[in-house]
Amino acid sequence: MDVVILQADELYRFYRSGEEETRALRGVSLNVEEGEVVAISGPSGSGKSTLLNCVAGLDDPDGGTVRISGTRVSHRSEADKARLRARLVGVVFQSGNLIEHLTVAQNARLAQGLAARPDLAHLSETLDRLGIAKLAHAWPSRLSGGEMARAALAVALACKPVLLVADEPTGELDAGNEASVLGLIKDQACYGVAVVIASHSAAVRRVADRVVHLADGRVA
Ligand SMILES: Nc1ncnc2c1ncn2[C@@H]1O[C@H](COP(=O)(O)OP(=O)(O)OP(=O)(O)O)[C@@H](O)[C@H]1O
Repeated sequence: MDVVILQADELYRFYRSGEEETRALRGVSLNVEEGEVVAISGPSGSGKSTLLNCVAGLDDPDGGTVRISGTRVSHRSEADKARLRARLVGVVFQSGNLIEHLTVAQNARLAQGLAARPDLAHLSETLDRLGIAKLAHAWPSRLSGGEMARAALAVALACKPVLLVADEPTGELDAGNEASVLGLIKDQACYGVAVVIASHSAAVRRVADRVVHLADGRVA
């Protein structure tokens, strides 16, 4: 039986600034199953990042509900959301994933600490699997783009998330590094992780099991 990991129902998100209102999400629903890779595509401003922030529990929708593994993560206290996020979700952004004054391993251990899930064996296995074991004690500022993308993935996977959310994770990489990082992300799905990737890249759409196209805050 297929296990639904992410269940996002009828999400609405409006940004208000003075008299102006931007309707970034207008009734978006998205289910992602265990081991499934879903790409979110759509033009700039269509709501991709807003959707990802809501499903990762980084932002609350104005309407609708987000559940991860059956647990509601939307409309909770910040402390509750942070606790659930740390345990259930791994997040990768295009940049700014790592704390600059901590090494790669320290960043990952911090993530494990926040989730109260210290696991050094899992950490070294993850670094190994991502091909960056030798960079465990490197400072983020010394990493190349491809190494940084792998390090960000290592931190996102440090707490064995059931859901991996990636916003343009390969946006700054050349084609070779993009293919290799996407391969590593796709591997996570083989281990049962549900993966959601927002991207403009055709390479991301090619590795996805399913593509959800957004236009004007709606599924097109
Ligand atoms: N914090 C914010 N305050 C006000 N408006 C916002 C905010 N974040 C996003 N928006 C607006 O919401 C809409 C959707 O933005 P979003 O970043 O989700 O789109 P996107 O599809 O990810 O775009 P891109 O591909 O350029 O990253 C846009 O009109 C954007 O200007």
